[in-house]
Amino acid sequence: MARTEAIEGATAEVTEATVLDTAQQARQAPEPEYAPSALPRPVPRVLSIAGTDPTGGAGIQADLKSIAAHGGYGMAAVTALVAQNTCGVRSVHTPPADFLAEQLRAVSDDVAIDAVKIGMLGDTPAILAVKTWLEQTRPPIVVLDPVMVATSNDRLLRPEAEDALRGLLPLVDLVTPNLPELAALLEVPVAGSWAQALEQGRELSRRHGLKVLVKGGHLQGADSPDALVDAAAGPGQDVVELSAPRVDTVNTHGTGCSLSAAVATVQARTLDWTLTLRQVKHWLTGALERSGELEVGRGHGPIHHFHHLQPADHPAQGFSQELWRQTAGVREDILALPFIRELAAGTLAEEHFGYYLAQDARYLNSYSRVLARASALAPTEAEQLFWAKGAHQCLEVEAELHRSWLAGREVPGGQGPVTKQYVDHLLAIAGNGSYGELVAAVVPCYWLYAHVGEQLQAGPAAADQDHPYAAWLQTYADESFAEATRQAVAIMDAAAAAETAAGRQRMRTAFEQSCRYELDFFDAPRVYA
Ligand SMILES: Nc1ncnc2c1ncn2[C@@H]1O[C@H](COP(=O)(O)OP(=O)(O)OP(=O)(O)O)[C@@H](O)[C@H]1O
Ligand SMILES: Cc1ncc(COP(=O)(O)O)c(N)n1
Repeated sequence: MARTEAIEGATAEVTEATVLDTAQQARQAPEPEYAPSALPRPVPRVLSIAGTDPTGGAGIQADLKSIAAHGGYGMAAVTALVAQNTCGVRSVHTPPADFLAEQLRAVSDDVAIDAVKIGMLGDTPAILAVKTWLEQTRPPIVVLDPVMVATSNDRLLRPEAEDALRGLLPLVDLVTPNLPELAALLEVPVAGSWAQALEQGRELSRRHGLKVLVKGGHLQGADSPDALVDAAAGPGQDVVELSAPRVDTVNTHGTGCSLSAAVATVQARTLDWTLTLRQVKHWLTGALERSGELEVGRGHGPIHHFHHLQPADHPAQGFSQELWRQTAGVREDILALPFIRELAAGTLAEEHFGYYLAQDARYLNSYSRVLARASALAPTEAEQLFWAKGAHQCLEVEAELHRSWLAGREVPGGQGPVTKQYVDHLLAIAGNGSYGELVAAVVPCYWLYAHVGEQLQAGPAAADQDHPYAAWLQTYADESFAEATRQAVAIMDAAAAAETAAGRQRMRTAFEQSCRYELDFFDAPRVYA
Protein backbone atom coordinates (compact mmCIF):
# COMPACT_ATOMS: atom_id res chain seq x y z
CA MET A 1 0.00 0.00 0.00
CA ALA A 2 1.45 3.39 -0.88
CA ARG A 3 0.63 6.89 0.27
CA THR A 4 1.48 9.65 -2.20
CA GLU A 5 2.56 12.95 -0.76
CA ALA A 6 2.70 16.12 -2.84
CA ILE A 7 5.82 18.22 -2.42
CA GLU A 8 5.06 21.46 -4.24
CA GLY A 9 4.20 19.75 -7.50
CA ALA A 10 6.73 16.94 -7.12
CA THR A 11 5.61 13.56 -5.76
CA ALA A 12 7.21 11.45 -3.09
CA GLU A 13 6.15 7.94 -2.27
CA VAL A 14 6.19 6.91 1.36
CA THR A 15 4.92 3.41 2.21
CA GLU A 16 2.57 3.08 5.15
CA ALA A 17 4.91 0.55 6.74
CA THR A 18 7.70 3.14 6.67
CA VAL A 19 5.46 5.73 8.31
CA LEU A 20 4.49 3.30 11.09
CA ASP A 21 8.07 2.18 11.63
CA THR A 22 9.21 5.76 11.94
CA ALA A 23 6.41 6.65 14.36
CA GLN A 24 7.20 3.62 16.54
CA GLN A 25 10.91 4.43 16.49
CA ALA A 26 10.17 8.02 17.48
CA ARG A 27 8.18 6.84 20.54
CA GLN A 28 10.81 4.31 21.57
CA ALA A 29 13.95 6.27 20.72
CA PRO A 30 15.77 7.91 23.63
CA GLU A 31 16.42 11.66 23.51
CA PRO A 32 18.84 12.29 20.63
CA GLU A 33 22.46 12.36 21.66
CA TYR A 34 24.65 14.30 19.32
CA ALA A 35 27.83 12.37 18.75
CA PRO A 36 30.85 14.53 19.65
CA SER A 37 33.53 15.43 17.13
CA ALA A 38 37.21 15.58 18.06
CA LEU A 39 39.24 17.88 15.84
CA PRO A 40 41.57 17.85 13.99
CA ARG A 41 40.29 14.88 12.03
CA PRO A 42 42.37 13.25 9.22
CA VAL A 43 39.25 12.28 7.22
CA PRO A 44 36.70 14.89 8.33
CA ARG A 45 33.00 13.97 8.26
CA VAL A 46 31.47 16.92 6.46
CA LEU A 47 27.75 17.58 6.03
CA SER A 48 26.52 19.70 3.13
CA ILE A 49 23.09 21.30 3.58
CA ALA A 50 22.21 22.56 0.12
CA GLY A 51 20.07 22.31 -3.02
CA THR A 52 20.66 19.99 -5.95
CA ASP A 53 22.10 20.36 -9.44
CA PRO A 54 21.42 17.34 -11.68
CA THR A 55 24.33 18.32 -13.96
CA GLY A 56 26.66 17.93 -10.96
CA GLY A 57 28.39 21.31 -11.16
CA ALA A 58 26.83 23.13 -8.20
CA GLY A 59 24.86 22.42 -5.02
CA ILE A 60 25.25 19.19 -3.06
CA GLN A 61 26.64 17.29 -6.04
CA ALA A 62 29.53 19.76 -6.29
CA ASP A 63 29.92 19.84 -2.52
CA LEU A 64 30.31 16.07 -2.29
CA LYS A 65 32.98 16.10 -5.02
CA SER A 66 34.75 18.96 -3.36
CA ILE A 67 34.72 17.28 0.06
CA ALA A 68 36.06 14.05 -1.50
CA ALA A 69 38.70 15.95 -3.48
CA HIS A 70 40.03 17.21 -0.13
CA GLY A 71 40.04 13.83 1.56
CA GLY A 72 36.83 14.25 3.56
CA TYR A 73 33.83 11.98 4.02
CA GLY A 74 30.85 13.78 2.45
CA MET A 75 27.22 13.70 3.62
CA ALA A 76 24.29 15.74 2.34
CA ALA A 77 20.86 16.93 3.48
CA VAL A 78 18.78 18.35 0.61
CA THR A 79 17.03 21.70 1.05
CA ALA A 80 15.56 22.03 -2.45
CA LEU A 81 15.39 20.03 -5.67
CA VAL A 82 16.48 22.27 -8.51
CA ALA A 83 15.88 21.46 -12.17
CA GLN A 84 18.90 23.27 -13.62
CA ASN A 85 21.82 22.82 -15.98
CA THR A 86 24.85 24.81 -17.03
CA CYS A 87 22.58 27.27 -18.87
CA GLY A 88 20.19 28.12 -16.05
CA VAL A 89 17.52 27.17 -13.53
CA ARG A 90 14.20 25.80 -14.83
CA SER A 91 12.25 25.18 -11.62
CA VAL A 92 12.64 24.52 -7.92
CA HIS A 93 10.74 22.05 -5.74
CA THR A 94 11.02 22.64 -2.02
CA PRO A 95 10.21 19.71 0.32
CA PRO A 96 8.50 20.67 3.61
CA ALA A 97 10.91 22.20 6.12
CA ASP A 98 9.96 19.46 8.62
CA PHE A 99 11.41 16.95 6.24
CA LEU A 100 14.68 18.91 6.08
CA ALA A 101 14.74 18.92 9.89
CA GLU A 102 14.14 15.16 9.82
CA GLN A 103 17.10 14.63 7.46
CA LEU A 104 19.36 16.73 9.67
CA ARG A 105 18.37 14.86 12.83
CA ALA A 106 18.81 11.51 11.08
CA VAL A 107 22.44 12.43 10.39
CA SER A 108 23.33 14.02 13.72
CA ASP A 109 21.59 11.37 15.85
CA ASP A 110 24.00 8.85 14.35
CA VAL A 111 27.14 10.48 12.98
CA ALA A 112 29.70 12.77 14.65
CA ILE A 113 29.85 15.76 12.33
CA ASP A 114 33.21 17.53 12.07
CA ALA A 115 32.13 20.37 9.78
CA VAL A 116 29.02 21.72 8.10
CA LYS A 117 28.78 23.60 4.84
CA ILE A 118 25.48 25.40 4.21
CA GLY A 119 24.55 26.43 0.68
CA MET A 120 21.18 27.13 -0.95
CA LEU A 121 18.41 27.33 1.67
CA GLY A 122 15.66 28.73 -0.58
CA ASP A 123 13.12 30.07 1.87
CA THR A 124 12.50 31.12 5.47
CA PRO A 125 11.12 27.78 6.79
CA ALA A 126 14.25 25.96 5.59
CA ILE A 127 16.48 28.59 7.19
CA LEU A 128 14.62 28.30 10.50
CA ALA A 129 14.85 24.49 10.41
CA VAL A 130 18.62 24.72 9.92
CA LYS A 131 18.90 27.36 12.64
CA THR A 132 17.07 25.19 15.19
CA TRP A 133 19.23 22.21 14.29
CA LEU A 134 22.46 24.22 14.55
CA GLU A 135 21.43 25.49 17.98
CA GLN A 136 20.83 21.92 19.14
CA THR A 137 23.86 20.21 17.60
CA ARG A 138 26.51 22.97 17.59
CA PRO A 139 28.84 21.42 14.99
CA PRO A 140 32.45 22.53 15.59
CA ILE A 141 32.88 24.17 12.17
CA VAL A 142 30.10 25.90 10.22
CA VAL A 143 30.72 27.54 6.83
CA LEU A 144 27.84 29.40 5.19
CA ASP A 145 27.77 30.18 1.46
CA PRO A 146 24.83 32.61 1.46
CA VAL A 147 23.50 31.51 -1.95
CA MET A 148 21.02 34.08 -3.28
CA VAL A 149 21.36 34.26 -7.06
CA ALA A 150 22.88 31.68 -9.48
CA THR A 151 25.57 32.51 -12.05
CA SER A 152 22.71 32.39 -14.58
CA ASN A 153 20.98 35.25 -12.65
CA ASP A 154 18.14 33.02 -11.38
CA ARG A 155 17.09 33.65 -7.77
CA LEU A 156 17.81 30.79 -5.37
CA LEU A 157 16.65 32.56 -2.20
CA ARG A 158 13.25 34.22 -1.78
CA PRO A 159 13.91 37.97 -1.25
CA GLU A 160 11.80 38.02 1.93
CA ALA A 161 14.07 35.28 3.40
CA GLU A 162 17.16 37.54 3.54
CA ASP A 163 16.30 38.66 7.07
CA ALA A 164 16.06 35.07 8.28
CA LEU A 165 19.42 34.33 6.62
CA ARG A 166 21.00 37.17 8.63
CA GLY A 167 19.60 35.49 11.74
CA LEU A 168 21.72 32.43 10.95
CA LEU A 169 25.00 34.38 11.03
CA PRO A 170 25.62 34.21 14.81
CA LEU A 171 25.77 30.40 14.47
CA VAL A 172 28.32 30.49 11.68
CA ASP A 173 32.16 30.56 11.83
CA LEU A 174 32.84 31.67 8.26
CA VAL A 175 30.50 33.22 5.69
CA THR A 176 31.58 33.28 2.03
CA PRO A 177 29.50 35.87 0.15
CA ASN A 178 30.18 37.05 -3.38
CA LEU A 179 29.95 40.82 -3.80
CA PRO A 180 26.18 41.07 -4.43
CA GLU A 181 25.50 38.71 -1.49
CA LEU A 182 27.80 40.74 0.78
CA ALA A 183 25.90 43.90 -0.12
CA ALA A 184 22.51 42.19 0.39
CA LEU A 185 23.51 40.91 3.84
CA LEU A 186 24.44 44.49 4.81
CA GLU A 187 21.52 46.08 2.90
CA VAL A 188 23.87 48.44 1.05
CA PRO A 189 24.73 48.92 -2.67
CA VAL A 190 27.13 46.40 -4.27
CA ALA A 191 30.80 47.36 -3.80
CA GLY A 192 32.35 48.91 -6.91
CA SER A 193 35.96 48.36 -5.90
CA TRP A 194 38.03 45.83 -3.96
CA ALA A 195 38.74 48.37 -1.20
CA GLN A 196 35.02 48.98 -0.78
CA ALA A 197 34.35 45.23 -0.71
CA LEU A 198 36.91 44.80 2.10
CA GLU A 199 35.27 47.60 4.06
CA GLN A 200 31.91 45.84 3.69
CA GLY A 201 33.54 42.58 4.78
CA ARG A 202 34.88 44.30 7.92
CA GLU A 203 31.42 45.68 8.68
CA LEU A 204 29.72 42.29 8.30
CA SER A 205 32.40 40.63 10.43
CA ARG A 206 32.06 43.30 13.13
CA ARG A 207 28.28 43.25 13.12
CA HIS A 208 27.87 39.50 13.48
CA GLY A 209 31.15 38.48 15.17
CA LEU A 210 32.24 36.02 12.48
CA LYS A 211 34.91 35.64 9.81
CA VAL A 212 34.04 36.73 6.28
CA LEU A 213 35.63 35.43 3.09
CA VAL A 214 35.13 38.31 0.68
CA LYS A 215 35.24 36.87 -2.88
CA GLY A 216 36.34 38.97 -5.81
CA GLY A 217 35.18 36.60 -8.57
CA HIS A 218 32.65 39.19 -9.76
CA LEU A 219 35.25 41.97 -10.21
CA GLN A 220 37.18 42.59 -13.43
CA GLY A 221 40.98 42.50 -13.63
CA ALA A 222 43.95 40.19 -14.06
CA ASP A 223 43.50 38.72 -10.57
CA SER A 224 40.57 37.12 -8.79
CA PRO A 225 41.29 38.25 -5.23
CA ASP A 226 39.67 36.86 -2.09
CA ALA A 227 40.25 38.04 1.48
CA LEU A 228 39.71 36.54 4.88
CA VAL A 229 38.33 39.33 7.03
CA ASP A 230 38.13 39.03 10.80
CA ALA A 231 37.28 42.28 12.58
CA ALA A 232 38.18 40.64 15.93
CA ALA A 233 41.83 40.40 14.84
CA GLY A 234 42.21 44.18 15.18
CA PRO A 235 43.48 46.89 12.79
CA GLY A 236 46.29 45.81 10.48
CA GLN A 237 45.64 42.12 11.10
CA ASP A 238 41.97 41.96 10.16
CA VAL A 239 42.45 41.25 6.44
CA VAL A 240 44.45 38.38 4.91
CA GLU A 241 44.47 38.68 1.13
CA LEU A 242 44.55 35.54 -1.01
CA SER A 243 45.18 36.54 -4.56
CA ALA A 244 45.22 34.22 -7.57
CA PRO A 245 45.35 34.86 -11.32
CA ARG A 246 41.92 35.20 -12.98
CA VAL A 247 41.42 32.17 -15.20
CA ASP A 248 40.03 32.94 -18.63
CA THR A 249 37.09 30.51 -18.68
CA VAL A 250 33.29 30.45 -18.76
CA ASN A 251 33.31 27.38 -16.51
CA THR A 252 32.57 29.10 -13.21
CA HIS A 253 29.33 27.28 -12.34
CA GLY A 254 29.52 26.11 -8.73
CA THR A 255 32.83 27.78 -7.81
CA GLY A 256 31.30 29.27 -4.65
CA CYS A 257 29.70 25.94 -3.65
CA SER A 258 32.92 24.00 -4.25
CA LEU A 259 35.06 26.57 -2.45
CA SER A 260 32.95 26.63 0.72
CA ALA A 261 32.66 22.81 0.92
CA ALA A 262 36.43 22.48 0.46
CA VAL A 263 37.09 25.08 3.16
CA ALA A 264 34.84 23.27 5.67
CA THR A 265 36.71 20.03 4.96
CA VAL A 266 40.28 21.31 5.09
CA GLN A 267 39.58 23.47 8.16
CA ALA A 268 38.54 20.35 10.10
CA ARG A 269 42.02 18.97 9.39
CA THR A 270 44.20 22.06 9.78
CA LEU A 271 42.21 24.19 12.30
CA ASP A 272 43.91 27.17 10.65
CA TRP A 273 41.65 29.35 8.47
CA THR A 274 44.45 31.11 6.61
CA LEU A 275 46.29 27.91 5.78
CA THR A 276 43.00 26.31 4.74
CA LEU A 277 42.06 29.15 2.44
CA ARG A 278 45.49 29.25 0.83
CA GLN A 279 45.32 25.53 0.07
CA VAL A 280 41.77 25.68 -1.23
CA LYS A 281 42.37 28.77 -3.35
CA HIS A 282 45.30 27.08 -5.13
CA TRP A 283 43.22 23.98 -5.71
CA LEU A 284 40.33 26.09 -7.04
CA THR A 285 42.59 27.89 -9.50
CA GLY A 286 43.77 24.51 -10.83
CA ALA A 287 40.16 23.28 -11.00
CA LEU A 288 39.20 26.35 -13.08
CA GLU A 289 42.29 26.03 -15.32
CA ARG A 290 41.57 22.39 -16.09
CA SER A 291 37.74 22.77 -16.33
CA GLY A 292 37.84 22.71 -20.15
CA GLU A 293 38.88 19.04 -20.11
CA LEU A 294 35.46 18.02 -18.75
CA GLU A 295 33.30 19.24 -21.69
CA VAL A 296 30.09 19.33 -19.62
CA GLY A 297 27.20 21.43 -20.97
CA ARG A 298 26.86 24.39 -23.28
CA GLY A 299 26.65 27.23 -20.74
CA HIS A 300 28.76 27.91 -17.66
CA GLY A 301 30.37 24.50 -17.18
CA PRO A 302 31.61 22.97 -13.91
CA ILE A 303 35.14 23.12 -12.51
CA HIS A 304 37.41 20.05 -12.51
CA HIS A 305 37.23 18.98 -8.86
CA PHE A 306 39.68 16.08 -9.26
CA HIS A 307 42.25 17.72 -11.54
CA HIS A 308 44.99 17.05 -8.97
CA LEU A 309 44.39 13.30 -9.23
CA GLN A 310 44.74 13.33 -13.01
CA PRO A 311 47.94 15.24 -13.66
CA ALA A 312 48.02 16.74 -17.13
CA ASP A 313 51.68 16.40 -18.08
CA HIS A 314 53.91 14.40 -15.76
CA PRO A 315 51.92 11.56 -14.19
CA ALA A 316 54.94 10.38 -12.17
CA GLN A 317 55.40 13.83 -10.60
CA GLY A 318 51.71 14.38 -9.92
CA PHE A 319 51.85 13.80 -6.20
CA SER A 320 54.74 16.11 -5.40
CA GLN A 321 53.40 18.78 -7.76
CA GLU A 322 50.07 18.66 -6.01
CA LEU A 323 51.70 19.02 -2.58
CA TRP A 324 54.00 21.79 -3.80
CA ARG A 325 51.04 23.70 -5.11
CA GLN A 326 48.95 23.15 -1.98
CA THR A 327 51.71 24.43 0.28
CA ALA A 328 52.46 27.57 -1.73
CA GLY A 329 51.02 29.66 1.09
CA VAL A 330 53.51 28.29 3.62
CA ARG A 331 56.39 29.17 1.27
CA GLU A 332 55.05 32.69 0.90
CA ASP A 333 54.78 32.94 4.68
CA ILE A 334 58.37 31.71 5.16
CA LEU A 335 59.80 34.24 2.70
CA ALA A 336 57.80 37.00 4.41
CA LEU A 337 59.17 36.16 7.89
CA PRO A 338 61.27 38.87 9.56
CA PHE A 339 64.03 36.24 10.06
CA ILE A 340 64.40 35.58 6.32
CA ARG A 341 63.95 39.21 5.29
CA GLU A 342 66.48 40.42 7.85
CA LEU A 343 68.91 37.62 6.98
CA ALA A 344 68.76 38.73 3.33
CA ALA A 345 69.11 42.41 4.24
CA GLY A 346 71.97 41.76 6.69
CA THR A 347 70.04 43.37 9.57
CA LEU A 348 69.30 40.14 11.46
CA ALA A 349 70.20 40.39 15.15
CA GLU A 350 73.27 38.28 16.05
CA GLU A 351 71.43 36.55 18.88
CA HIS A 352 68.61 35.49 16.52
CA PHE A 353 71.13 34.06 14.07
CA GLY A 354 72.96 32.25 16.88
CA TYR A 355 69.71 30.80 18.24
CA TYR A 356 68.82 29.54 14.76
CA LEU A 357 72.22 27.88 14.28
CA ALA A 358 72.11 26.20 17.69
CA GLN A 359 68.61 24.85 17.09
CA ASP A 360 69.59 23.74 13.59
CA ALA A 361 72.46 21.70 15.03
CA ARG A 362 70.09 20.04 17.53
CA TYR A 363 67.49 19.40 14.86
CA LEU A 364 70.03 17.82 12.50
CA ASN A 365 71.08 15.31 15.13
CA SER A 366 67.51 13.97 15.43
CA TYR A 367 66.83 14.34 11.73
CA SER A 368 69.80 12.06 11.09
CA ARG A 369 68.14 9.32 13.17
CA VAL A 370 64.89 9.78 11.29
CA LEU A 371 66.68 9.48 7.92
CA ALA A 372 68.39 6.34 9.22
CA ARG A 373 64.93 4.91 9.89
CA ALA A 374 63.89 5.79 6.30
CA SER A 375 66.97 3.91 5.16
CA ALA A 376 65.90 0.89 7.23
CA LEU A 377 62.41 0.92 5.67
CA ALA A 378 63.48 1.66 2.07
CA PRO A 379 62.17 -0.82 -0.53
CA THR A 380 65.25 -0.61 -2.80
CA GLU A 381 68.99 -0.59 -2.16
CA ALA A 382 69.36 2.72 -4.00
CA GLU A 383 66.88 4.40 -1.65
CA GLN A 384 68.45 2.70 1.37
CA LEU A 385 71.80 4.18 0.37
CA PHE A 386 70.33 7.61 -0.38
CA TRP A 387 68.81 8.00 3.10
CA ALA A 388 71.86 6.49 4.83
CA LYS A 389 74.06 9.08 3.09
CA GLY A 390 71.62 11.79 4.15
CA ALA A 391 71.78 10.61 7.77
CA HIS A 392 75.59 10.69 7.61
CA GLN A 393 75.68 14.18 6.09
CA CYS A 394 73.38 15.56 8.80
CA LEU A 395 75.92 14.58 11.44
CA GLU A 396 78.75 16.08 9.40
CA VAL A 397 76.88 19.38 9.05
CA GLU A 398 76.03 19.32 12.77
CA ALA A 399 79.71 18.88 13.63
CA GLU A 400 80.65 21.68 11.23
CA LEU A 401 78.09 24.01 12.81
CA HIS A 402 79.67 23.40 16.22
CA ARG A 403 83.22 23.65 14.87
CA SER A 404 82.90 26.89 12.94
CA TRP A 405 79.59 28.76 13.22
CA LEU A 406 78.77 28.11 16.85
CA ALA A 407 82.35 28.25 18.21
CA GLY A 408 82.77 31.31 20.41
CA ARG A 409 79.07 32.28 20.20
CA GLU A 410 76.98 32.65 23.31
CA VAL A 411 73.73 30.82 22.58
CA PRO A 412 71.21 29.35 24.98
CA GLY A 413 71.64 25.58 25.22
CA GLY A 414 68.87 23.02 25.10
CA GLN A 415 66.19 22.13 22.64
CA GLY A 416 63.78 24.98 21.89
CA PRO A 417 60.01 24.36 21.91
CA VAL A 418 59.61 24.44 18.12
CA THR A 419 62.60 22.14 17.58
CA LYS A 420 61.06 19.72 20.06
CA GLN A 421 57.64 19.78 18.37
CA TYR A 422 59.11 19.29 14.91
CA VAL A 423 61.42 16.49 16.03
CA ASP A 424 58.62 14.77 18.01
CA HIS A 425 56.44 14.85 14.90
CA LEU A 426 59.20 13.23 12.81
CA LEU A 427 60.08 10.65 15.45
CA ALA A 428 56.41 9.67 15.89
CA ILE A 429 56.13 8.95 12.17
CA ALA A 430 59.51 7.19 12.18
CA GLY A 431 58.17 4.97 14.96
CA ASN A 432 54.66 4.30 13.70
CA GLY A 433 54.26 5.46 10.10
CA SER A 434 54.70 3.74 6.76
CA TYR A 435 57.75 4.35 4.56
CA GLY A 436 55.69 6.71 2.35
CA GLU A 437 54.51 8.73 5.32
CA LEU A 438 58.03 9.02 6.68
CA VAL A 439 59.40 10.13 3.32
CA ALA A 440 56.63 12.75 3.01
CA ALA A 441 57.48 14.01 6.50
CA VAL A 442 61.22 14.42 5.80
CA VAL A 443 61.02 15.91 2.29
CA PRO A 444 59.89 19.46 3.34
CA CYS A 445 63.20 19.96 5.20
CA TYR A 446 65.10 19.37 1.93
CA TRP A 447 62.67 21.10 -0.35
CA LEU A 448 61.88 24.24 1.63
CA TYR A 449 65.52 24.78 2.60
CA ALA A 450 66.51 24.49 -1.08
CA HIS A 451 63.68 26.85 -2.05
CA VAL A 452 64.64 29.46 0.55
CA GLY A 453 68.27 29.11 -0.56
CA GLU A 454 67.31 29.70 -4.18
CA GLN A 455 65.44 32.89 -3.23
CA LEU A 456 68.29 34.19 -1.06
CA GLN A 457 70.82 33.39 -3.78
CA ALA A 458 68.72 35.28 -6.32
CA GLY A 459 68.74 38.42 -4.12
CA PRO A 460 71.46 41.12 -4.23
CA ALA A 461 72.90 40.12 -0.83
CA ALA A 462 74.50 36.91 -2.12
CA ALA A 463 77.02 38.85 -4.25
CA ASP A 464 77.85 41.42 -1.56
CA GLN A 465 81.03 40.32 0.26
CA ASP A 466 80.51 43.01 2.95
CA HIS A 467 77.19 41.50 3.88
CA PRO A 468 77.48 40.24 7.50
CA TYR A 469 75.93 36.88 6.59
CA ALA A 470 77.59 36.50 3.15
CA ALA A 471 79.44 33.32 4.16
CA TRP A 472 76.26 31.75 5.51
CA LEU A 473 74.26 32.69 2.40
CA GLN A 474 76.95 30.95 0.33
CA THR A 475 76.15 27.66 2.06
CA TYR A 476 72.72 27.73 0.42
CA ALA A 477 74.28 27.59 -3.05
CA ASP A 478 75.30 23.95 -2.76
CA GLU A 479 74.44 22.16 -6.02
CA SER A 480 74.83 18.72 -4.44
CA PHE A 481 72.12 19.65 -1.93
CA ALA A 482 69.86 20.76 -4.80
CA GLU A 483 70.43 17.40 -6.47
CA ALA A 484 69.70 15.51 -3.23
CA THR A 485 66.44 17.48 -2.98
CA ARG A 486 65.41 16.42 -6.51
CA GLN A 487 66.14 12.79 -5.61
CA ALA A 488 64.19 12.98 -2.34
CA VAL A 489 61.18 14.41 -4.20
CA ALA A 490 61.38 11.66 -6.84
CA ILE A 491 61.53 9.02 -4.08
CA MET A 492 58.42 10.59 -2.53
CA ASP A 493 56.53 10.30 -5.84
CA ALA A 494 57.53 6.65 -6.18
CA ALA A 495 56.48 5.97 -2.57
CA ALA A 496 53.12 7.70 -3.20
CA ALA A 497 52.49 5.50 -6.24
CA ALA A 498 53.02 2.41 -4.07
CA GLU A 499 50.61 3.58 -1.35
CA THR A 500 46.84 3.10 -1.09
CA ALA A 501 44.60 6.18 -1.36
CA ALA A 502 44.41 6.30 2.45
CA GLY A 503 48.19 6.00 2.66
CA ARG A 504 48.61 8.89 0.21
CA GLN A 505 46.26 10.94 2.35
CA ARG A 506 48.44 10.26 5.40
CA MET A 507 51.46 11.29 3.30
CA ARG A 508 49.76 14.59 2.45
CA THR A 509 49.04 15.26 6.12
CA ALA A 510 52.63 14.42 7.14
CA PHE A 511 54.02 16.67 4.41
CA GLU A 512 51.72 19.59 5.29
CA GLN A 513 52.57 19.31 8.99
CA SER A 514 56.31 19.30 8.33
CA CYS A 515 55.89 22.40 6.14
CA ARG A 516 54.18 24.15 9.04
CA TYR A 517 57.03 23.18 11.36
CA GLU A 518 59.56 24.53 8.84
CA LEU A 519 57.72 27.85 8.96
CA ASP A 520 57.67 27.81 12.78
CA PHE A 521 61.35 26.84 12.86
CA PHE A 522 62.40 29.87 10.82
CA ASP A 523 60.23 32.07 13.03
CA ALA A 524 61.41 30.58 16.34
CA PRO A 525 64.42 32.94 16.87
CA ARG A 526 62.05 35.92 16.86
CA VAL A 527 59.82 34.28 19.47
CA TYR A 528 62.29 32.46 21.71
CA ALA A 529 65.79 33.90 21.26
N1 LIG B 1 37.67 33.39 -13.54
C1 LIG B 1 38.14 33.10 -12.32
N2 LIG B 1 39.44 32.83 -12.16
C2 LIG B 1 39.96 32.53 -10.95
N3 LIG B 1 39.20 32.46 -9.84
C3 LIG B 1 37.88 32.71 -9.93
C4 LIG B 1 37.27 33.06 -11.18
N4 LIG B 1 35.93 33.26 -10.96
C5 LIG B 1 35.73 33.03 -9.65
N5 LIG B 1 36.89 32.73 -9.04
C6 LIG B 1 37.07 32.39 -7.63
O1 LIG B 1 36.04 31.45 -7.32
C7 LIG B 1 35.56 31.66 -6.00
C8 LIG B 1 34.07 31.98 -6.06
O2 LIG B 1 33.98 33.32 -6.40
P1 LIG B 1 32.70 34.11 -6.86
O3 LIG B 1 32.92 35.53 -6.50
O4 LIG B 1 32.45 33.78 -8.29
O5 LIG B 1 31.59 33.47 -5.91
P2 LIG B 1 30.16 32.98 -6.22
O6 LIG B 1 29.48 33.94 -7.13
O7 LIG B 1 29.54 32.71 -4.91
O8 LIG B 1 30.38 31.61 -6.95
P3 LIG B 1 29.28 30.86 -7.80
O9 LIG B 1 29.71 31.06 -9.22
O10 LIG B 1 29.37 29.45 -7.41
O11 LIG B 1 27.96 31.46 -7.46
C9 LIG B 1 36.42 32.78 -5.45
O12 LIG B 1 37.55 32.21 -4.80
C10 LIG B 1 36.85 33.54 -6.68
O13 LIG B 1 38.02 34.31 -6.46
C1 LIG C 1 21.66 24.14 -5.79
C2 LIG C 1 22.52 25.29 -6.17
N1 LIG C 1 23.25 25.91 -5.24
C3 LIG C 1 24.04 26.96 -5.58
C4 LIG C 1 24.10 27.39 -6.88
C5 LIG C 1 24.95 28.59 -7.20
O1 LIG C 1 26.00 28.28 -8.05
P1 LIG C 1 26.28 29.15 -9.35
O2 LIG C 1 26.16 30.60 -8.96
O3 LIG C 1 27.66 28.82 -9.74
O4 LIG C 1 25.24 28.77 -10.37
C6 LIG C 1 23.32 26.72 -7.84
N2 LIG C 1 23.31 27.08 -9.14
N3 LIG C 1 22.53 25.68 -7.46
